[in-house]
Amino acid sequence: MSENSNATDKKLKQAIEARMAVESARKYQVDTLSNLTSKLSLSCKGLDTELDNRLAKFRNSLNKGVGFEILSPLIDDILLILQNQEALQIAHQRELFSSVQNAGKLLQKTKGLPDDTRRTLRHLLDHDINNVQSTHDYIPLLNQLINFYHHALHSKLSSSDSEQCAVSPKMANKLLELANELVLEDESTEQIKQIKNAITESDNLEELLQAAINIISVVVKNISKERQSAQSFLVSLNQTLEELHSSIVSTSQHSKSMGVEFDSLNKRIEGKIKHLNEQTQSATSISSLKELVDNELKSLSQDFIAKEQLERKDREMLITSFDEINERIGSLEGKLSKYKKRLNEQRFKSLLDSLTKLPNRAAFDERYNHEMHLFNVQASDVTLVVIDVDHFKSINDRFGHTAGDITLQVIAKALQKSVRQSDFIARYGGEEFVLLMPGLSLSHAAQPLDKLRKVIKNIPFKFREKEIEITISLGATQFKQGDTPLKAFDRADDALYEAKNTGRDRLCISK
Ligand SMILES: Nc1nc2c(ncn2[C@@H]2O[C@H](COP(=O)(O)OP(=O)(O)OP(=O)(O)O)[C@@H](O)[C@H]2O)c(=O)[nH]1
Repeated sequence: MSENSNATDKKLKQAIEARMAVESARKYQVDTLSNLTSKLSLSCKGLDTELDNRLAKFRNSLNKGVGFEILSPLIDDILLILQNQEALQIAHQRELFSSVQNAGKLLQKTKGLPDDTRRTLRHLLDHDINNVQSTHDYIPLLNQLINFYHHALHSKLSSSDSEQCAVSPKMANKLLELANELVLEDESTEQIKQIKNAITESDNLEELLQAAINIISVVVKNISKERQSAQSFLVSLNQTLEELHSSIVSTSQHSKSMGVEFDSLNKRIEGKIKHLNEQTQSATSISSLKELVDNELKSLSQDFIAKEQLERKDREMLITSFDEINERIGSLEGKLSKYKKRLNEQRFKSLLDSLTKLPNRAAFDERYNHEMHLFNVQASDVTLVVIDVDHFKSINDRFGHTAGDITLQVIAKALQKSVRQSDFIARYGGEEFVLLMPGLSLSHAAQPLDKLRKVIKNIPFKFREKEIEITISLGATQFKQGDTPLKAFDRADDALYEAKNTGRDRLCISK
């Protein structure tokens, strides 16, 4: 009996110890969870007063170790408030997105922002802002934006004293770009060259304004000359058309009157044959028949001779009229093809950059859109490269605008010579060039592009007896599914920006 009781005691003791171990493990887990929940609830503090109150109550209850039946309604309340909070957060995030975007766009329009800042800002608005996942992610963006505002404010403040000097270079560049785009007749080229020199040397607004007026007057003169020449072409075209018209009218009148004459002659011949027929029926003797036939045949043969003469005359007249009409049509065609040639020449000139003789931006845009269209119809490898001469401003500043112009011409020639026949290189504006490489993937383009960079670097430039090394930076990308012309160009431009920012004289790639 006592043996049995000992065994039961032992079992009971073991059961109590096991139960205590389970309870202490459970207590430890509940404490850890309570601790975590308290910490988490504290991290939400300040979002919403109602939520704060509920969470405080929840923390208290947890600390007191109350049962789940008391915690459960509290948890439901908290979950409901948190759900509302989530919707509120999403709305806030949306508002934040549009206000950051608006602030950035406004800043982009600000004058006097340094180029680097403008590029970073564009990157922020085009890329960084789209990668934001939560409100917290906005904090570094907002910091950056505030920095940009500082820059803008600083350049505005520092320029307010010398407003004229700060505005002029920007306007001068714009005016210079416009002057570069002008494609005019030979005699105006010299005038434009002089105006361009004046723009480079000008250091005040008044001179720039004068240069702008001069450009306008050259353009107006060219337009009125063009209009006069078009008018005189139309007048002479009209004259030739009138002559042609009157030739055709007189030919048709002549044919009509000839037709009447032929009709009457034919009728006469017909009548005579009919008469001869009747007479032969009623002839009484061979001799009288012979005499009758002789007479009628004589008269008929005169009519046939007359008909033949009439036909010859008609033929000659027609040949003369046709010759005349042909001549007039020939002259019309001559005038038209001359005008067409002139228009073609003008179109060719308008797509050519007058300084470097490379295709200009308009020509590039046309080709670029075409290549993008082909790519969208049937995808193939097309590499796009934006090339920019490094520190080009310093060439102008140190050696003058003419030296700058010659540099651009030499670089353009070297670029043209170094690319494949199937590539398309154009001057995009200023010291920027663009290159399209159809049929070449980015990975295959990298090596020839780097070779191109070295070709320019190795050109032995010499100004005022000084040897100068000029380098270029390149940004390249490849057309991708879903690209628009702007998207692909932005990618290449971003790569160029990277090349500029990481030391220049290099090729950067944006995949
Ligand atoms: N000679 C000459 N200069 C030009 C022509 N078009 C633009 N420019 C000049 O090119 C210069 C471009 O300067 P920036 O945009 O500051 O660039 P950069 O000096 O090349 O510097 P990075 O691009 O940053 O390496 C400006 O000074 C323009 O006046 C042109 O047809 N002829």
